[in-house]
Amino acid sequence: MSPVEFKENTIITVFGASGDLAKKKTFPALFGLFREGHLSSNIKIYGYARSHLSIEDLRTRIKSYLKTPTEESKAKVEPFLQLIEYISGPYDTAEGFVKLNQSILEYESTNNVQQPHRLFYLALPPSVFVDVAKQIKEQVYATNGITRVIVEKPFGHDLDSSRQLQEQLSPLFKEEELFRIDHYLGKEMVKTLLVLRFGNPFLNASWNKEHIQSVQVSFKEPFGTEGRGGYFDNIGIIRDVIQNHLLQVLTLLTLDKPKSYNAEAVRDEKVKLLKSIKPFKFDDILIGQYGKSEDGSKPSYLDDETVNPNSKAITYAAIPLEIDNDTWRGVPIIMRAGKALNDGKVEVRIQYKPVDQNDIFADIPSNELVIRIQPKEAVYIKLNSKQPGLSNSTSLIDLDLTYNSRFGDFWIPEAYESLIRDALKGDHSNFVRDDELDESWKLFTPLLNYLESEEGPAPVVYPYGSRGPEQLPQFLKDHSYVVNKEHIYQWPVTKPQL
Ligand SMILES: NC(=O)C1=CN([C@@H]2O[C@H](COP(=O)(O)OP(=O)(O)OC[C@H]3O[C@@H](n4cnc5c(N)ncnc54)[C@H](OP(=O)(O)O)[C@@H]3O)[C@@H](O)[C@H]2O)C=CC1
Ligand SMILES: O=C1O[C@H](COP(=O)(O)O)[C@@H](O)[C@H](O)[C@H]1O
Repeated sequence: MSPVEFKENTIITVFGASGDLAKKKTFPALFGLFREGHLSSNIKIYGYARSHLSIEDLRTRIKSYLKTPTEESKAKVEPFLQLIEYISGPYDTAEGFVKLNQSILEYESTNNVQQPHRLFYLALPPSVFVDVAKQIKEQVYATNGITRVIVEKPFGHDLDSSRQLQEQLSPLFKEEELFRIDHYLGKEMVKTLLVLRFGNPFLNASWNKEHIQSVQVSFKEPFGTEGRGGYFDNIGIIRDVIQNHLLQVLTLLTLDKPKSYNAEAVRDEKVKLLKSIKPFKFDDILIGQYGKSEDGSKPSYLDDETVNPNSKAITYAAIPLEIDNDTWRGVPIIMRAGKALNDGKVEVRIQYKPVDQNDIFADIPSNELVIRIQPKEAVYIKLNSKQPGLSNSTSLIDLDLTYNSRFGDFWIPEAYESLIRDALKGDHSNFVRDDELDESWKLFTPLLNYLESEEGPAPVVYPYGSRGPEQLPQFLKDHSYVVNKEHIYQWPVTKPQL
């Protein structure tokens, strides 16, 4: 039976409404859905936090983050803000939740709601997840309706703490009521991975160890931990981005074909794939921490006053892995992520095996399929072709699907817009299931324990604004990734330079 979609008279409550995530992502995503007609004007949104804010304070905080690409959308800001009410109260005792419940009941009674639909969004630090979850269950759970709870990462710090969190949440909410957000699952290019693979048999036919030489999932950010050092110091780039976002991308990229496109069938295959990843080799990992930029204008990680002055926190990591199944055995795969690099980009690179050296076209570059998740979503395949005109030489060209040239200004929802809409529809496809989470922690916890132990290696220092540790090119080469010399590949080429 398909899940019930929340439409009219839905109640949405954002806990931690005074915070950073709520201001920058949650409320703007709700506005994006409202602006595009995916959120009825007949709903009610509550912001809840401890801070003593007036509703006007909250609206002012949110307003500058709402995106209004057209004149028409500017006119929607005020009606949206009027849907919001603010309630101040503690997280660990009942009084604020009782107030919230009274207000919700009044709204539902005025609107003659028979089956309440309530969505709770926990934009909160994990230290208060369980307190809030208990209060929701005791005070504002829709006993004669449907309750859905969106939880933000981090889902634990390691396998034990993740299981502990799960053990505390599962008596309160059924798995179908919980929506664990990994916002990368809401990104357009991540959502397209299954269609790209299984909707294009010619691509899928080559998506295996017979044809693929190496796979890379890489994340580069051009800024450091500015202002978030205190949070990051205890977390590091592996927990921040790799154990969740990059692993999700990798899983969708490599899973076996699910029985159907249904959420559970897809998540079953994700779990199966995670189980077949071999334990990481501790001595084959590249880790770094950024130092000052070469010109001295940008600070090192340790310059941040909120971090431990002797911190070994990892701001860059390249982690090779191997999938031990018949499709992928032996294919080198790397997940790498870094802060304070020379670029801001997230992409997947699949390099194909070279042309057979006895073939008529030996010495031509290998094919490469690139899926650029951000910025400017694109999929392009590097192909060999004859140089146009009189020449008989080969040249590297591309089949290019760059979204903004192909689809123009078509609305592509942002990750949080897409995921909140999925939660309203009750669609779990793009949320993390409990067993998936468990498998990912099983994989990463031994590595994190090793890296964070006394004998763990010190990260190598790389300059802020660089490509990462200087060992990277050799590291990639050792894992079968070939860097094409720039002069061979021109992209995008409309007029060949002969
Ligand atoms: N910010 C971001 O971009 C991202 C955040 N996240 C995750 O989302 C969640 C919320 O993040 P973010 O908004 O940045 O967090 P904040 O630190 O801004 O916290 C949100 C709100 O929670 C309350 N709060 C903060 N610290 C405590 C505490 N120790 N005890 C009780 N209440 C507290 C505060 O509200 P008040 O005091 O008014 O009650 C605060 O406004 C976190 O789990 C974070 O890891 C995930 C991805 C990105
Ligand atoms: O979860 C996180 O993700 C962001 C990167 O998200 P993006 O959508 O901007 O790519 C990262 O900056 C942050 O450190 C991390 O906590």
